[in-house]
Amino acid sequence: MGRKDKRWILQRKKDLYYQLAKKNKYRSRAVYKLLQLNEKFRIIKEDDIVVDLGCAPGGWLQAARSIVGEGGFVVGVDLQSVKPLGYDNVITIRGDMTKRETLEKITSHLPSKADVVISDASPNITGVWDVDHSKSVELTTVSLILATKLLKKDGNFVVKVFQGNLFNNYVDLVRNYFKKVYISKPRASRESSAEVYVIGKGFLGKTFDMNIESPVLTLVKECPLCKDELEERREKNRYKSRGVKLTVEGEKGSLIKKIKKMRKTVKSLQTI
Ligand SMILES: C[S@@+](CC[C@H](N)C(=O)[O-])C[C@H]1O[C@@H](n2cnc3c(N)ncnc32)[C@H](O)[C@@H]1O
Repeated sequence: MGRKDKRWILQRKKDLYYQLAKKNKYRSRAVYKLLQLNEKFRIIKEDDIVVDLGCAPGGWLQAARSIVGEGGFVVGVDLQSVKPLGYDNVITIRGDMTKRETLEKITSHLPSKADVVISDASPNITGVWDVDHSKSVELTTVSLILATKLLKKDGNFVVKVFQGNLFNNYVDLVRNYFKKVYISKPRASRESSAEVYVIGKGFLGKTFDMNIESPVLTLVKECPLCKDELEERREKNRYKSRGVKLTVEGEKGSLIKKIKKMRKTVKSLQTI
């Protein structure tokens, strides 16, 4: 073990929230960040349906479950598998949140649209500031896109963002979709960390617009979920310009597949 690693372990042992998390059998010290944010902004309430994006090892799942209680429901998703929490109303999905199939899995488990979407997701930190910042903004933008698809009207959103030159652009983007937007750094977040939390309260129910001019959206255009989204929009516009009316049957079915099928049918009708 190197000197740097030893110093990190010593610092962690002295850390108040690390000690508290250990004592209270929480899976991460990050639990206290969510609890403090919730105390201040009332993001999650009893009986709420919550989606946690980037949930491993499960600290925020524990905090969310403690707030929603038996009457609520919590769905977590992460690239890594999560040890079961032992509650019937907490389920986890192993998957990449930047992929459409993960969104479909989440919606298939939800009893209805979510009251709250929370995301503490972080990319693998490289130590190169610019790279880490843009990767983080990419993930937080995907979280926002997912929130607009998963939330019911008036729902709430909280997301971790690493500060940097795109931070204000990101906050501006969030403002398009929520009545009120706050920025907060809870006491449990280390002073030395560039992370802050953006809180969106009162989802306006608007569909996410991939065509808004924003440097943040340029970053995510290559992510699989956004590529699908853009393809779907292009297909819809193509049909609109031909006067074909499409009926969207919720997010569950793959709209792209349906459109492709319709396209084939239209082609075959044209050849008759
Ligand atoms: C800081 S941890 C979350 C800690 C969690 N809030 C807790 O209290 O236990 C960040 C997580 O984001 C996850 N993550 C990063 N990129 C992801 C992606 N594309 N899809 C799903 N999860 C992702 C990582 O695997 C990691 O487990």
